[in-house]
Amino acid sequence: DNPDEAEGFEFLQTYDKRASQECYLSVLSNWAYATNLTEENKQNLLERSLVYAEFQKEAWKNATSFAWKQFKNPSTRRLFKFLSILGTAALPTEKLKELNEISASMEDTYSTSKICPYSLQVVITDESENLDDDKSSSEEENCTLSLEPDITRILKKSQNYDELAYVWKAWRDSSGKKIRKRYERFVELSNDAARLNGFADMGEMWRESYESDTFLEDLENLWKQLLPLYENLHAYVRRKLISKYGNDKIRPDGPIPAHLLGNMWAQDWAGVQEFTEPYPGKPSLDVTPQMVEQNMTALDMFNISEEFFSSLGLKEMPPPFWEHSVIEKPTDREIVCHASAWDFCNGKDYRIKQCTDITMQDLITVHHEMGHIEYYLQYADQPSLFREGANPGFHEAVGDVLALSVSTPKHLKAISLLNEIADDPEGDINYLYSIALDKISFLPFGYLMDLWRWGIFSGNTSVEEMNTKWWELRLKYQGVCPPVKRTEEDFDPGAKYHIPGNTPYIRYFVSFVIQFQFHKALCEAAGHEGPLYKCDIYQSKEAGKLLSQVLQLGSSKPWTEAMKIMTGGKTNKMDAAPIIEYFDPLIQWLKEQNKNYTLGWTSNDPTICP
Ligand SMILES: O=C(CCC(O)(O)[C@H](Cc1ccccc1)NC(=O)c1ccccc1)N[C@@H](Cc1c[nH]c2ccccc12)C(=O)O
Ligand SMILES: [Zn+2]
Repeated sequence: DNPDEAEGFEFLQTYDKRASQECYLSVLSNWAYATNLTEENKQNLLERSLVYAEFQKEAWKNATSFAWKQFKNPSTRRLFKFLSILGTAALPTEKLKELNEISASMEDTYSTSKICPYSLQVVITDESENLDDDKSSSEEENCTLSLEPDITRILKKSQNYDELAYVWKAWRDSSGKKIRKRYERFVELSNDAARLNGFADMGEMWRESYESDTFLEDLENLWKQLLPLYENLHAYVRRKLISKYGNDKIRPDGPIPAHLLGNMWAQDWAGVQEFTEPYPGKPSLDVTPQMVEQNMTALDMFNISEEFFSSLGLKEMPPPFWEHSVIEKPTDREIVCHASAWDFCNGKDYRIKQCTDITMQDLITVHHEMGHIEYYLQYADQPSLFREGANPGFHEAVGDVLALSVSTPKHLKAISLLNEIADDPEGDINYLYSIALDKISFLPFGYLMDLWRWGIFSGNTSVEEMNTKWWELRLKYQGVCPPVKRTEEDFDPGAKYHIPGNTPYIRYFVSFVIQFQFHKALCEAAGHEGPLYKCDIYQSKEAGKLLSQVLQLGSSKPWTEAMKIMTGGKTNKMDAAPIIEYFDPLIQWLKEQNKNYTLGWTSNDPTICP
């Protein structure tokens, strides 16, 4: 074969060693900042990022000097294909510096945002009535509520309409509103980088990861199939909320006020399970009280999760993981609390950073994060350019697949987090309902986040109408509305981590669909018989073997091939049939409950609840 290819292969070997070293240094400085948000750590990160960009630019120049498209070896060709996309390092140094500076500062603003307690809010209002305008300094001192765990707990626990509306608005004033101008500049610089890489805009560059020219229509088709499930859940929950908050607050054919769903972004509705579940009086499926009663610690939660992975014959967490991970919110410094899983590119050092709260929801998140680490461990022997998910949705799905088994009443009982199981049709409906509040409620949010962002990057949405467009999409797809009037002074997308964090989001919509394809395939491998929602793959070495076969590939093959392996040749596509099969008993029950009621919602002003 042509000498170029042999040289190209040599080049890749040298590149791989250097890339792992440079990656280690870059990730380490990123970690130092994320786990201690000081000015010094920010400057170190910004400097290290420029060094890393220089290395990438050098490698890109060398790689593009090869005629790699003619290479015969598919793997070598694929490695060069990945190397040929330089990313933001293609920007001239000054612009890259500005982009990284804006990025670090938006992350800082979001992660250190605090709000005042509602009680204090009421006091302040009283004081202003008697025109006493010198607010005592104590007010500022008490405004120390963070998103995690304080505000998250309030949104789950409070059922006071006005307190929830206050917290909902205060968070947006202190996070999103503050970064609007920076985000507008961030979009310009991101698009400059995308165009330097030959893409029309950054949205197109992000979608490249799915290696599919039918990706957008595939997503639309999935949403069309899943909309009936969502509409039925929405109609039922709306009715329950009307009976709780009154029909002067929520219209029977209108959107649901976004602050009443137990989550800051109404992205999952687990927070309202207690008072909306179909058959009250059954043993609660939210095992948070048992976790607290057993004095469970964050470390216990991580050990429970690791034990599930090893029960399948998958890899355990290596010693550096337990040594360096940050699994509890520190009390002496500011950190980025939003959970994440880190690969330090040296085949040894892997870490999770999570401000773990002792709740069932956080036990699920622990599995989610550990799923990322398991994927890292499984593809560790691949070349560095193949040490990615088959597509980003695959990376998000790993932990969630195991969590589907962990959440079953049977499994929760096995790990003595549940003392009794309601093993009857009503108990099953309650269980499916609790999983639907996590998974079905999430689908429109998982879809609209990047519909909005792709619109901004492409210019279809102008910067003057960013917030209006956001609430149009929130109404159209989610059927929720803002309890407080929104204007273009606000920037509500910026109140969700992934916007200042610049993390693509469609990966989660993809994950929530394919994780049920994976669950179905692994349950079959485990020899499960009976309904899919009752399956627990715990201790199945056959399921672990199949999962490992797929994860080891990393991104060395297109994700369609990985999907074919996972499903035993059944399909190479994203398929909504397994998620629909999983929830079928609940959907039939909801349709029955909703048969005399309106499905769907209308509103003539997306910027305020009707
Ligand atoms: O953001 C997360 C979990 C955090 C993460 O593990 O996905 C993390 C996000 C992140 C990406 C990049 C930098 C910093 C944080 N992603 C990773 O750690 C990660 C690891 C390997 C590859 C790619 C990403 N979940 C999303 C989606 C979601 C909502 N509810 C859920 C329940 C279970 C699982 C996911 C979700 C959210 O909270 O809105
Ligand atoms: Zn994730």
